[in-house]
Amino acid sequence: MERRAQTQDGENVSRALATDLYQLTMAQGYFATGMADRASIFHMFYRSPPFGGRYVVAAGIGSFSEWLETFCFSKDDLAFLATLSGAGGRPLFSRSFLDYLARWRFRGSIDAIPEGTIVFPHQPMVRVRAPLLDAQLIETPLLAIVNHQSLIATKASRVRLAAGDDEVLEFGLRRAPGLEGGLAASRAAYIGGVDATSNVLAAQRFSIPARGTHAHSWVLAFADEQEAFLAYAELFPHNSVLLVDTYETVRGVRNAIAVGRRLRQQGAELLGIRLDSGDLAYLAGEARKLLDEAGFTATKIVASGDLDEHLLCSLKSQGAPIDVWGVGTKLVTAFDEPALGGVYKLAAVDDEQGRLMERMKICDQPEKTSIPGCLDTVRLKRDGFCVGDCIFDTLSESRPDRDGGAVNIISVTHPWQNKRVTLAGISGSLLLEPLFVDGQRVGGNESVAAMRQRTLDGLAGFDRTILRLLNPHSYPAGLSEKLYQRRETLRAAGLAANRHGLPNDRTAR
Ligand SMILES: Nc1ncnc2c1ncn2[C@@H]1O[C@H](COP(=O)(O)OP(=O)(O)OP(=O)(O)O)[C@@H](O)[C@H]1O
Ligand SMILES: O=P(O)(O)OC[C@H]1O[C@H](OP(=O)(O)OP(=O)(O)O)[C@H](O)[C@@H]1O
Ligand SMILES: O=C(O)c1cccnc1
Repeated sequence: MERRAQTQDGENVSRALATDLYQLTMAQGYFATGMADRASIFHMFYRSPPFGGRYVVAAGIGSFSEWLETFCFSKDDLAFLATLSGAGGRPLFSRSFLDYLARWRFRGSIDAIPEGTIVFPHQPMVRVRAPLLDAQLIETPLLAIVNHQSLIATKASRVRLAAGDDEVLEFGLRRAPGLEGGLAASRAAYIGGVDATSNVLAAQRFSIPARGTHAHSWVLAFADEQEAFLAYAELFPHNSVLLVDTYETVRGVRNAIAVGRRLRQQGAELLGIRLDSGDLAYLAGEARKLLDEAGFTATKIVASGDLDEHLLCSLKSQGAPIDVWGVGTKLVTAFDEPALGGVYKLAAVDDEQGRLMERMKICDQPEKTSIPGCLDTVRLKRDGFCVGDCIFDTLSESRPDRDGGAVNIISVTHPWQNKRVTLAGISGSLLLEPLFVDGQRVGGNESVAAMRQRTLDGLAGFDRTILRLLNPHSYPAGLSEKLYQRRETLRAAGLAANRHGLPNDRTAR
């Protein structure tokens, strides 16, 4: 099958070069040294949760899968690579390597955590088993897509937790990192739990509910506020949320009520008003009083203006009678923590004899010492509630929840902290699911609505102390005892071997 990414006009929109140059120079190195086809295992995981929280909501894997399905090098891509030169003006890439790339297609297998899954530090979010060259070539786009969307989905989940059952609308496109970034952010925010977006392209592309009110410019375009409200209400009698703060908010609410009365005469109801400035707690209280006194008890109060999860909590604790929250900039830019530091690490590779050799990066900082093997995580639940997560090596040990009467979960960074979970009454499930098998996509194509539901169900499955926005309690997530021991043995051997890669004699594949 020919794979090619095109716009509707037939323009080639190959994204094969959306990578770091070193991925291509390393790929040429693997090709030239005969290592390209060696079996390898990589894991994508993060080390430190964002926003002072304990968890991340996985997102972006479907978008990555779409990218990977069409990943190939076009004639234009290869012609450009042929123009690149290194020191002395010599071509960077050989003709034979570029010819190889022209025919190259991803051949590997990938397992991934379904989008909307709550994931803890060091747990494999994506596991790639592929020829070394193939696994290397997908690193940068995988990280770019999954890091970004997981970050935004996590931020959205925090806004969701702060909002409780109130509606949350994502208003961020105008402040997003470009149109593509905005599209990805709207997708991720919905997966993270917002109810709707103002981004119409995201609504079309992902079947997200589209919602909106009107801008200050609408009011300013008319001779006065009441005229503006009337015109809008006549156009959208069943969909009018009037922005009341252009001139003087309390007068704006009175004008909206007058228009609401006119709507009632036509059999329609004023849906809402929006507050976008001033003291939102005070003004929402005043607006609610005026609306209720006038008999508009069902008219909703929408608030917007630099909101985030902390302001939502504050406004709620002040008793602000706000029904709907419009959240833009701080959500789609992940304002207080602009990047998730997800990484992609080699965990095993074949040697010349075709024996799979574990590999681990060793570092003085325990959190930066990687975990070797072919990993998965088993999540342990009791009465539907998550009680612990255990990373284990699928090649050298059986599932920890199927082995003995208890699971000992050992912290990755503080091994003296461990939690013993007795298995009576426990049901365990593996977090990774197949995404690609031998180069063919087999998963990652469920609806974003299903992913969003997974986030909501997932959040409901953890103790609220773990999800708390400020100084949350820790959750028992770590390594199986066997994996911990194996990693310690390899680490000790690696230090003795002067921090080189760690060959061992394991031949399991
Ligand atoms: N009662 C409140 N408690 C805490 N924060 C509030 C409250 N009311 C409003 N805020 C927040 O305080 C900030 C107010 O900022 P600022 O005064 O600069 O803007 P504004 O009132 O929205 O006016 P403008 O849009 O004209 O700049 C916003 O982030 C808003 O969400
Ligand atoms: O504050 P955010 O969380 O980013 O939410 C989006 C903001 O975008 C709009 O303001 P803008 O001044 O761009 O346009 P407007 O004239 O319609 O208010 C809207 O009124 C919100 O304040
Ligand atoms: O529809 C709205 O009210 C809206 C949309 C984008 C940004 N701010 C507000």
